[in-house]
Amino acid sequence: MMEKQSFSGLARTMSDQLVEAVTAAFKSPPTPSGGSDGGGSSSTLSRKSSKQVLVPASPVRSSKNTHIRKARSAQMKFELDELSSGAALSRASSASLGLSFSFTGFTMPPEDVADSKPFSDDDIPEDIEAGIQREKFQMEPTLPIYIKFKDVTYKVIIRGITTTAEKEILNGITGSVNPGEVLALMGPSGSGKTTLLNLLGGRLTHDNNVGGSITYNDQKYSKFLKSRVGFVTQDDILFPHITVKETLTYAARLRLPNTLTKEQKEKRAIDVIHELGLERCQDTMIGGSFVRGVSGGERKRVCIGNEIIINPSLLFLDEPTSGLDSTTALRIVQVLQDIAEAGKTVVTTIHQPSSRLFHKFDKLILLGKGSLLYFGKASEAMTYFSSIGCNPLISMNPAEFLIDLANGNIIDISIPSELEDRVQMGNSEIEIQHGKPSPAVVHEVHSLTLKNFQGIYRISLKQIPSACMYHLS
Ligand SMILES: Nc1ncnc2c1ncn2[C@@H]1O[C@H](COP(=O)(O)OP(=O)(O)OP(=O)(O)O)[C@@H](O)[C@H]1O
Repeated sequence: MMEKQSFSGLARTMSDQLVEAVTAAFKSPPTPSGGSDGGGSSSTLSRKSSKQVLVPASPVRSSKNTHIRKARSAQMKFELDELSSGAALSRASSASLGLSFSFTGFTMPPEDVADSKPFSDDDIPEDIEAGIQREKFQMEPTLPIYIKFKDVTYKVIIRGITTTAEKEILNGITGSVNPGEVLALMGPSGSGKTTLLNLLGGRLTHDNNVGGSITYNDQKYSKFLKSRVGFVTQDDILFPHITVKETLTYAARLRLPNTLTKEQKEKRAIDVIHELGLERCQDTMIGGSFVRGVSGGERKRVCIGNEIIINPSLLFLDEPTSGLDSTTALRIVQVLQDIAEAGKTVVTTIHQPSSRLFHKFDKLILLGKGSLLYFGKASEAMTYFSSIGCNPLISMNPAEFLIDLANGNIIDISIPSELEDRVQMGNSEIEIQHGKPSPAVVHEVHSLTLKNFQGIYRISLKQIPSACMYHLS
């Protein structure tokens, strides 16, 4: 078995074993597909570079709407120019504003943009809020960065009063993501999505418990790279009493370099408002527990705006759609796609996407208890699992199916026939609750059959279409 069970207190469960079996199946190397994915080739970028995120040149709408509650935030309008004169001070100020990153640069050296493809204007995305066509703008090109990660492991040391134990959080995660792509990290709660996102986003670089390699354009994480990373955390912190426009303007003034004028920074904030379709709520207060403000979807977009204002090459997001209805979630993911299509590399964790949303992702990593169950095109995940004998028995959202599988829950899921025989045999012998095997039955049957599980998957893997898989060069 692949999992190193170093955490002594962990009991092995049926789901552990199922995850192990699927992991083992995944790790057996199938024939590489023709085109290597991980090389950071510009092909992916060029595939999508024709579609751009928009910022119209038109001025922002006036804030005279009577229904809009304008923030009384005069007291907060401290002299930002003074603050932004020193990087350290700027960092402190941005922290106080709830911005999760230190000061970052905005422009890039000309040599960095040499590889960037010219943008064409054949597609005009819709206004997210109003569903109307918006004018196009040219997002400033940034250095395209591809990420490769190989055999990434992460463990924590849990110190008790008398004992110390190691807990493995991630176990041998391999994958890659290129500019122009959105990589979704999916899995059940506690499977390690946030941990992996933090690792890829360079937030645990000084932790000695990280193993494997993570490279950015084949280089290690560096200070230089830090300035090109945007990270949207799960728990956003925004000032409730200032408006959307003020929030983004402050972020622009604090985080953009002093080489830009105040007017340029303010223009950048307005560009981001258009980019994210926040025109209609730009003069609405953010709001909070005691003040009604923008909607959940708008709030998420403001958080994304706080990060894309620096025009990052890499954008990481932790559950940007949690708590949102499926339509709003879809809009957020559409925004991520637009950002990716402007040449950025986007990595996001996702909890339980709708099927429409699931198909929007370019690549998918499925985690189960810290192990890699699938890495490849999101659109081919179902084909892959079907090819190893795992299929939904009823019409099912693919994300739901994959998360059930990663959880070891095989209700309404067919598994390879060898295992099925055992399941049926088990059902006749052990109590069946409400026409479905009880958890005890599933556990028992899996305990019996998992001895063969790995072998079965190894056999099935020979039939996997090679296109399902990605391999690092
Ligand atoms: N520093 C730590 N100490 C102990 N356990 C940890 C630590 N960091 C993470 N874990 C554990 O590692 C597992 C993975 O955590 P992580 O937050 O990455 O999961 P997740 O997939 O993002 O979950 P969720 O979807 O619920 O946010 C969890 O069981 C968590 O309790």
